[in-house]
Amino acid sequence: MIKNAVSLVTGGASGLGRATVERLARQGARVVLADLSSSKGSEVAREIGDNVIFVPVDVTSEKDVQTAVQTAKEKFGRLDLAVNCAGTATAVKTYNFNKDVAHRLEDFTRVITVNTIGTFNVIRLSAGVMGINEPNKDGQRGVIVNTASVAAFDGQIGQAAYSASKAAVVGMTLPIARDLSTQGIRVCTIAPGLFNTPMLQALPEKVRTFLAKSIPFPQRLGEPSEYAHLVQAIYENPLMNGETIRIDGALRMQP
Ligand SMILES: NC(=O)C1=CN([C@@H]2O[C@H](COP(=O)(O)OP(=O)(O)OC[C@H]3O[C@@H](n4cnc5c(N)ncnc54)[C@H](O)[C@@H]3O)[C@@H](O)[C@H]2O)C=CC1
Ligand SMILES: C[C@]12CC(=O)[C@H]3[C@@H](CCC4=CC(=O)CC[C@@]43C)[C@@H]1CC[C@@H]2C(=O)C=O
Repeated sequence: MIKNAVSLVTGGASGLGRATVERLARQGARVVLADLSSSKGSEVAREIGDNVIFVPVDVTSEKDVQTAVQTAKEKFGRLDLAVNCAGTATAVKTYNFNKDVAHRLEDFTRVITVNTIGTFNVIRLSAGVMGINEPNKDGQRGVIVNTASVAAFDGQIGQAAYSASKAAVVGMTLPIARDLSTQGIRVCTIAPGLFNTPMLQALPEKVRTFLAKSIPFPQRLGEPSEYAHLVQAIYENPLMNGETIRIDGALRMQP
C-alpha cells in the first residue's frame, strides 16, 4: 500500500508530477520532489507538507539523480517508488520547405536527452537503491513508473523528436522490467493523452477546446489527479509489470 512508501517524483514541481506528489503525500507516502533548480519545487514542497523534500535535479545529470536517490535513503531510509514525470517537448517539422531549413539536430538531441536518457538515468540509479530493500511477502522491492505519451504511438506533424523520445520509453519498459525482475522491481509506463497541465495551457483556449473535442469520451482534457490515481493503482497492484497503459479517453491523435 502507498502509505509510508518512500517515493521519488521527477518533474514534481508542475503538472502531472505535482499532482502525483500531492496524491502520494495525502495518502501518507514520503516524497522526494525532484525538479530543475529553476522550477517552483521548493515552494511546492513547502506547500504540500513536511513529508515532501525538494531536491534540485536535472534528470540528465548522473550526479543530481544520485543526490536525489541518496536523499530518499538518508532522510527516509529507503526508496520504494520512482515516478518519472520530467519531460520536455518541441514542435518542429523534419524539414521546413517554406524556409528551406532542416530540423535542428540540437533540438532533436535535447528532447531525446531529457525524455529518454533522463528517464533511463532515473530508472538505473533508483533500481540500485531499491534493490537493497527488504523484499515484501511477494518478493517485491520496488516499483518504477515512467511517463510516455500517446504521441509514442500516434505522433503528429512536428513531433518527430518528441514521439521518438516517448516511443523509446515505451520500448525500454519491457526489457527493463525483465532486467530488474530478479530483484523484484516492477516497471510500468503510463502513456497520457491530453492533460490540463502547463504544457497544454501554453496553447490558445480555442486550440485546447478543439483538442478536447477530439477525445471520444470523456470529451475533456484529463485532470492531473487522474494521472496520479493511475500511479497509485500501478504501485498497489502487484501484477502490473512490463506494460504501457494509455490513459486517454480513447483518443487517437490525428496527423
Ligand atoms: N500534459 C499532457 O497532456 C501530456 C504530458 N505528457 C508527459 O507527461 C510529463 C509531464 O508533463 P506535464 O506535467 O504536462 O508538463 P509540465 O511542463 O507541467 O511539467 C514538466 C516538469 O518537468 C520538469 N523538467 C523539465 N526538464 C527537466 C529536467 N531536465 N530535469 C528535471 N526536471 C525537468 C519541468 O521543470 C516541469 O516542472 C512529460 O514527460 C510530458 O511529456 C505526455 C502526454 C500528455
Ligand atoms: C505534449 C503534447 C505534444 C507537444 O509536443 C505539444 C503539447 C501541447 C503544447 C505544445 C506546443 C508547442 O509549441 C510545442 C509542442 C507542444 C509542447 C502537446 C500536449 C499533449 C501532447 C502529448 O504528449 C500527447 O500525447
